[in-house]
Amino acid sequence: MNQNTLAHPAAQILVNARPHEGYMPGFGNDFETEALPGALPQGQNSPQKCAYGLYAEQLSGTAFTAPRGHNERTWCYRIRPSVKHAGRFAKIDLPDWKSAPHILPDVISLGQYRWDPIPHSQQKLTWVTGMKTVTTAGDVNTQTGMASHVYLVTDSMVDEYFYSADGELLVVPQEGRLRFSTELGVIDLEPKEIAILPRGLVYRVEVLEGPCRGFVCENYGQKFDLPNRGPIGANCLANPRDFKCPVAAFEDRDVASRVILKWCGQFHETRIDHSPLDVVAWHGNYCPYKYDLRTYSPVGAILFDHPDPSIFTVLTAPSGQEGTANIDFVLFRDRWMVAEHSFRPPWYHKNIMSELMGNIYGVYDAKPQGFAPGGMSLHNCMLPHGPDRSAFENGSNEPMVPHFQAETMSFMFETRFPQHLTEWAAKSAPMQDDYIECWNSLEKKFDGAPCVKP
Ligand SMILES: O=C(O)Cc1cc(O)ccc1O
Ligand SMILES: [Fe+2]
Repeated sequence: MNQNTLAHPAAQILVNARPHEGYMPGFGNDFETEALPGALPQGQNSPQKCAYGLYAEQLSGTAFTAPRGHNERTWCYRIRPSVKHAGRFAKIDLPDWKSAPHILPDVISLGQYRWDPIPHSQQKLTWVTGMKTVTTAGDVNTQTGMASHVYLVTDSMVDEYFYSADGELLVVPQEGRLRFSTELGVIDLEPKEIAILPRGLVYRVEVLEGPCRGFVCENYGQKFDLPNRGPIGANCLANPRDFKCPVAAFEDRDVASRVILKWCGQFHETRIDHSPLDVVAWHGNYCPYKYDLRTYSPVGAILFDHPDPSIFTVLTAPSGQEGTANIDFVLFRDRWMVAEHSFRPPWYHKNIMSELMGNIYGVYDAKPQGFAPGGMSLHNCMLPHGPDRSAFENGSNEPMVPHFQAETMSFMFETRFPQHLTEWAAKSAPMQDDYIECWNSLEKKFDGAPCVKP
C-alpha cells in the first residue's frame, strides 16, 4: 500500500510528491501536499468552508512575529480539529524520561564518563516507555538547553500517540528500524539516518524491525538549522536537498485511542475516540524531516593540522548568542586523512561546551578501544580529554601518507550548558568505571632537547 493511502480508497499523491518515495526534498522549504485531490485550498488559508468538510488549523512552530526566514508554521486541513483530541489531561508517570533542571545532590556530573552499549531490554518497551534520559542541561521551562536520551524500543504504539510541547526531538537510530506515523506524513528511519520531530507534532511510533536502540537529543530551545558555511561557500557539509519531508498521509479511523503529552517536563494523557493522524492536506515550512548521514560531505584539513570539530556540524540550534550554540549536532564519518607533519587524531583539550558522544558504528579515531557501537561518552564543561594512549602513540608515529578512515560513524551533541547525569546514567547504566585509566599510561616524554624535525 502506498504510504499516503493509509486509509482512504480515494487517496492519491499530488503536488510536489514523488509517489515512489513519499518524501519531498529540501530543508526549510515551503511545502504543499495533499492526499486527496483538491483538499488543499488555493490562494488562501481559511476558506469559509474547506473541501471535503475538513477543518483548517495552523501549527505555529515559532512566534507569530518571528522574523521572516525564521518564521515557521504549517496549515493543516484535517478531519477534526486538534482541540477535539484534548479531553481532560491526567498526569501519568514516565519515570525514565527526565527534564532539566534535574540536578541531583548525590549524582556527580563532574568527570569524563563512558558507557558500554545499553543492553536491549527483556521488557516490552514503546517509544515513550523505552526513553531513558542520560543527561539534562539548561531549563525546559525557559526553553533553553537540551536532554540526551537512549531509546530501547521493542514494541509498536497501538492506538497510542505522543507529542511534546517541550522541544523537538533529533533521533539518531543505532539498531533496528522505526516508522514515525505523524500528523504530516510517514517517516521510516534506520541507522545512518536521522530524523527531526518538531515540537507540538503528534505521532505514533511503530517497530519495523526490532529490537531498536538509538540516541535522542531533545532540544528545548530554538530549532535546529543548517549552519552557515562561511568561506566554505554554497555547497558541502549537509546539503539542503538531502533533507526529506513526508507527503501528506491520513487515517480516518474511529477507534478508542490515547494521546500522551510531554509538557514542562511532566507527562499527561487524554483519551479520544479516533486517530489524531487525520490531516488530509497541509502546506507550510514546519514539518518533520529525515536526513541520510551518508550524504554528508565532510570538509577538513587537506594540508596540515586538525580543525575544530565544528567543521563537521550537520545541524545547529542557536542559543541567541552568536556562534555559541544551544546544541550542535556533529558527525564524525568515514573520510580521508591526509594532513602532513601533523598529529591527525583529535587533540587534547578543555572546552566550555559540553560534549555528549555516541557511536553509531565502527571505530572512533581518538578511542580505538572501549567506545563501542551503541556506547556513549560525556566530556563535560571544561573537563580535559583527548586521545587515549594507543591513539596518541599511533597518531604520533603513523606514516604521513593518505589514509582512509573507513567504516566509522560517531556523533556529538555539544551544548553550551553543562550536562547533568541522571541517576540511571550514573548508577544503573553500564558506565565504565575504568574509563579515565585510558589516559593513565601517557607518560612524560619530555627530554629537554629541542624538537628535531624529521
Ligand atoms: O572530544 C572528542 O572526541 C570530539 C572532538 C573531536 C575532534 O576532532 C576535535 C575536538 C573534539 O572535541
Ligand atoms: Fe572533545
